[in-house]
Amino acid sequence: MEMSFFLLVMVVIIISFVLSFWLLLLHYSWASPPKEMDPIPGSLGWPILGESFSFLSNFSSPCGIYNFIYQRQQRYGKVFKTNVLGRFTIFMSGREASKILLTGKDGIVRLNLFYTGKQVLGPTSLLQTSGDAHKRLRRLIAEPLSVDGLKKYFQFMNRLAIETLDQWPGRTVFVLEEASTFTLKVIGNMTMSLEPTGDEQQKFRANFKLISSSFASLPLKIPGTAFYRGIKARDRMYAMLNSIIYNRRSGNSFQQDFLESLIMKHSKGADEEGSEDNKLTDTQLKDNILTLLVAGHDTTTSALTWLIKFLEENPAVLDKLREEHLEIQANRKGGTNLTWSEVNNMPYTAKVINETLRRATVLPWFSRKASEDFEIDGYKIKKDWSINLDVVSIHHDPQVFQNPYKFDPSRFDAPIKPFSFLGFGSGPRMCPGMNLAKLEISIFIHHLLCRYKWTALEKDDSVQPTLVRMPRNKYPIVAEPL
Ligand code: HEM
Repeated sequence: MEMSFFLLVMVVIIISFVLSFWLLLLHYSWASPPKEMDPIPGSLGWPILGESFSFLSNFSSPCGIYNFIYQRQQRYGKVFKTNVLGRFTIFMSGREASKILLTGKDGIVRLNLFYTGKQVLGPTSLLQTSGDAHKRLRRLIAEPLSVDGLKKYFQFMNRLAIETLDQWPGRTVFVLEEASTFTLKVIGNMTMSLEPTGDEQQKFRANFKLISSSFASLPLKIPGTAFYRGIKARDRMYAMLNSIIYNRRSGNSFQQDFLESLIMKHSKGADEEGSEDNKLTDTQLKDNILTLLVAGHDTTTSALTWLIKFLEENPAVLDKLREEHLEIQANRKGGTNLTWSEVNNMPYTAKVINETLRRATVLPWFSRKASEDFEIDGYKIKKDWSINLDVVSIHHDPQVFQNPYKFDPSRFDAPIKPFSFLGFGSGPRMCPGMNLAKLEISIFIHHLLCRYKWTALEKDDSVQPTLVRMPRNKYPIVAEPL
C-alpha cells in the first residue's frame, strides 16, 4: 500500500515536471521564428521544443555542452541559428564577431543572462545593467579589485594556500574540491571578512553551493527544485549580508574589506534610498557582492584545477614552471613566505595561466542580446536577437594558434592578435576580477610547486554539466613531498 502511494506521488511529480517544462517552453517560444533569420544557416528544430533536447543531452554528456555547438558548426559553418530553451539564438565565431560583440561600440549589444541567473542575482547586478549604470558600477568595484587594492588580502591568501596544501599528502585529493574551498574562502574573506573556518563559513558555503547550482537548472520555482533551493539560499545569504551591513553602519564592527570600502565611500544610508545617484542602495550592494561571488568562484576554481591537470600532462612545462618558482624561493632573503614583489614577478607563470585559459576556455561562450540592428560577417542581426560568441573555436583557431590542441605557454611569448585570446573577455565587460584570479592562482601554484609532485589517479577529459567548464571527475591525485 505504502509502495503504491509512493509510486503515485512519483508519477504526479514527474508529470507536473514535464508539463511545467513544456508550458515554460510554450510560454517562451510561442512567437514564430523571425522571418529575417531565414538566410542564416541552421535548424530551429521542432515547433516550440526547438533543439532543446539535443542541447540538454549534450549538456550532461561527457563532452559537455560545447559538443552541441561543435556538431552544428561541422554541419552549417561558423555562424548558425538554433532554438534552445525557448530562445531563438545565433552562434558565431571568429575575430570579426568577437570585435563587434565585445567592444559593442555605442552599446549595440547587452549581456543576455538566462532567466535563472536574472532571478538569483537580482535586478541591480552588474550583469543586468548596461550603459551608464554599468559604467558607474564598474568604476565603483575597480579600485578594490585593482592590483594595489588586492595587496591587503595577500597574506591571507598566502597562509590559506599553505594550510590547504599541508593537508594534501597521504590521501586522495580531489583538486577541484580543494580549489573550490580555497577560492570561496578567499572571496568570502575579501568581500566581507568571513573567517575561513567556523559556523558562519559552513553556512556561507552551503548557501553558495545551492545558489551556484541553481544557475544551470530549469526555471521552475517549485519546492524541491534546484532553482527553488537556489532562491531560498540567496534569501539566506542576503539576510546574512543585511546583518553585516547593519553592524558596520551602527559602528559595532569595522573591517577593511570590500563591503566596507563600498559602504564607506559609495553607499546610501538605509533611510536615503532616493538620493544621490552616485551612491549604492543596500539592494545594489547585496546584488553586486553576490555577483562577484558567483562570477569569481567557479571560474577561478576551474582555471586552477585545469592548470594543475595540464601541468601533470605536460612534464616539460611543469619542469620549466617549477624552475621559476624554486628560483624565487632560493633567492629569497630570509623568511619563508612568498612576498608581494615576488608574486608580481612570475613571467612564465603568467604565460601558463593564459595558456590554461585558452586551452580550457572555462566560459565556452559569451551571451549577448542585440540592442539595435547591425551586421556581422555579412549576416544581418536584428534588435533583440540573442547572439552567442563561441569562444572555444576562437581559442583553437589554427590560423592564430599553431597546433591549437597542444598546451604550449610559449605562444604567449609574443603579443597575440587582438580579439583572439579572450580568457578574461575584452571590452567594457572584460573581467573586473582578473587581477584577483591571477593572484590566487599564482600564490597557490607557488606553494604547490615548491613542495610537492603529484600523480593523477584517472585519465579522464570529460567535463561537468555546468556553465563553467570543469573536469567531471574533479581531478583526483595523490601528492608527495619533493
Ligand atoms: C580565472 C578566473 C576567471 C575567469 C576565466 C573569468 C572570465 C571572465 C570573462 C571571460 C568575463 C567576460 C564575459 C563576457 O564578456 O560575457 C568575465 C566577466 C566578469 N567577471 Fe570574471 N573571470 C574570472 C575570475 C573572476 C573573479 C575572481 C571575479 C570577481 C571577484 C570575476 C568577476 C567578473 C564579473 C563581475 C564579470 C562581469 C563583468 C561585466 O559584466 O561588466 N571574475 N569574467
